[in-house]
Amino acid sequence: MSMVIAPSILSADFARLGEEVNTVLAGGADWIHFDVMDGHYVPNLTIGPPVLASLRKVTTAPIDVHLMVEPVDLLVEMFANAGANLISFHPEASRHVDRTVELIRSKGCQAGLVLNPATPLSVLDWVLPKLDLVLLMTVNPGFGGQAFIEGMLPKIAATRRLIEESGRDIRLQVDGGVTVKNIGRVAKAGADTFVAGSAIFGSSDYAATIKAMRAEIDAAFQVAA
Ligand SMILES: O=C(CO)[C@H](O)[C@H](O)COP(=O)(O)O
Repeated sequence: MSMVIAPSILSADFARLGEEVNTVLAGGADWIHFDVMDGHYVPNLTIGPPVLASLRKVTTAPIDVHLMVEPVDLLVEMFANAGANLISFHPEASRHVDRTVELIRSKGCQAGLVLNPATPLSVLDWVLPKLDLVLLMTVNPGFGGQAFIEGMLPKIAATRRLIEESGRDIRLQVDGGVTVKNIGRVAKAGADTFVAGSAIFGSSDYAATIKAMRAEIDAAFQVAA
């Protein structure tokens, strides 16, 4: 599976959002990660469907929407209509996880389930085969710029094993505290899709940071001569 880098616009300059998005895409990003926070499921507020609709006018790149909202279903249709390619949600925020997955798919989007650091992998039981992506949070959701929780590396590896056992084409995305320094270990543990906010938008050269991230991923898989 290809390695995907998805800058989180949470750390972008919102006053110049279209420009920021096009700069990271020109710099080698594959997807745009769109963090939606409601001030209820998480203690922070961000952006909604009209912002996504505006971004959709400036790019055809895949936009993956991470819903940190409760309840979930009302917003799925709005984000699908606004141009989302993939919509992920937290199982704690939906009373009917399977129904929400079906709803996302019925709107023509790919579906992802998000696990907080303390959420057990058992929430994937019975629903994993219907998913296009599992998103493992490596920080507690709500804010950018937090430190990667090292204890999540075995969880990434365990999730990779579950995906392999399922025999399905499911992406394993990791989000929270991903940097040039740790992305190799995150990849080696089993991730194939990397969200990075502050590490990219907080750097002086987005393209150079993305390039350095790809080099670290490649290096992690090099066999020592
Ligand atoms: O979902 C998120 C927070 O809830 C962000 O996507 C995530 O934290 C990325 O930011 P950073 O790379 O700065 O940690």
